Amino acid sequence: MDYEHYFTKRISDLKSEGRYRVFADLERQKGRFPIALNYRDGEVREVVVWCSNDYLGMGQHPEVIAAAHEALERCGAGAGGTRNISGTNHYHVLLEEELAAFNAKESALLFTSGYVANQTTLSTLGATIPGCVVFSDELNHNSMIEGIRHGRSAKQVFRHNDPEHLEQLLSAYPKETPKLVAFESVYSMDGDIAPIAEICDVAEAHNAMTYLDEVHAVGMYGEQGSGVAERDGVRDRITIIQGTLAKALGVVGGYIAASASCVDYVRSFGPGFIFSSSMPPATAAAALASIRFLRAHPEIRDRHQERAATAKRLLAERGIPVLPSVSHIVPVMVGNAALCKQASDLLLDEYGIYVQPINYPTVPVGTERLRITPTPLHDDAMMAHLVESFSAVWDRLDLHKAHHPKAVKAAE
Ligand SMILES: Cc1ncc(COP(=O)(O)O)c(C=O)c1O
Repeated sequence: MDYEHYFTKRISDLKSEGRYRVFADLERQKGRFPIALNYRDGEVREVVVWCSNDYLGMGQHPEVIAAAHEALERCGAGAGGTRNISGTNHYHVLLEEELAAFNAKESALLFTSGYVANQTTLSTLGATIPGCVVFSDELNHNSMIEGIRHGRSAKQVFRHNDPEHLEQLLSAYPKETPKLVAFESVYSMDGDIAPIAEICDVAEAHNAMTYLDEVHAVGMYGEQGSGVAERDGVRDRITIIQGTLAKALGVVGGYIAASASCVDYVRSFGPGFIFSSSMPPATAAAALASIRFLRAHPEIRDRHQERAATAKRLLAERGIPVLPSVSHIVPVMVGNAALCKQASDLLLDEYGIYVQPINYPTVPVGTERLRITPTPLHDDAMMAHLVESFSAVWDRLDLHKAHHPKAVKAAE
């Protein structure tokens, strides 16, 4: 085989399908978010970032930066090993204690990313609980799908956010069959939220464990900010809560929180935990500071929700097809990969607005979109510029002609 030819051909296929990913080369500067520098074609200019998953700007929060600095000074750059072999730093222990309390669970376990947390936990449970059947929401994140696949247990996929369909699928198995229901709270591409209590009702009736990915909710929902399960008062009904340190907490890493025995089980049998070096102490210290700050400051969540609601309203008023998200995510439908990229390029090149196009396989073909993530740090002037720029780009590319039946109408 001519490997080079094969690689080049596959990439050129992607390009012709409009799915080749080009990312913006950014420099996030301390204290300036959501403004960042963008390096392009030998030039540097300022842009306003409207698609960051640093949803609350905590990655640049002074207390988070100070905590990282202090730990860096005390402990150096790396952790020095896997968690079991010399790589457990006191900051990891403190952070796991904090995460357990944050999620109102007995125990918590850190991973190097949210992806690894999902992949490792789900594959470990699927592979090691004899006869386990995993029930997975059809829109679950790739890290969950890969974890479930890797566990090689039996699997059933239920219709998105549909407890009745879940009930039908669960009913086909005897009560004594071990079962695990895996789903997310906030689905980050459409911005919809799972009916967690209803899913728990169904799961409990069938003696199934529940696994909830709160990656796009951590820091942003609930009185203390641990997620939608806290907001809905159902944390005690979820067997395992999974989350990330990389989005609203502004750092990097992932976790699960559950009973002491469940966490001990994953710690003892999960290859992605056992065989991978632990996160740097400064990372753990930064995440710890971020959680402590967010637990004590609910007002940042109110401001965040207000900014998201304002962006949705203002865009819809200008006829921009915003999907009916009930979360902080503002998805704007384009419905075509090439047009989506053109819109994104125009916004960046001519209006200084960075919103990355979202294409297949992240979303289905024909639902390509621009996913806007307002933060508490986007001020009114930035918001007005966003709306004007979207409006101008929609006119220039004649995007108003496209029909998006699910988009929110301004009058609604
Ligand atoms: C729903 C969901 N789960 C897990 C992950 C992985 O988290 P991390 O970015 O911490 O690896 C993502 C990442 O975007 C996600 O969207």
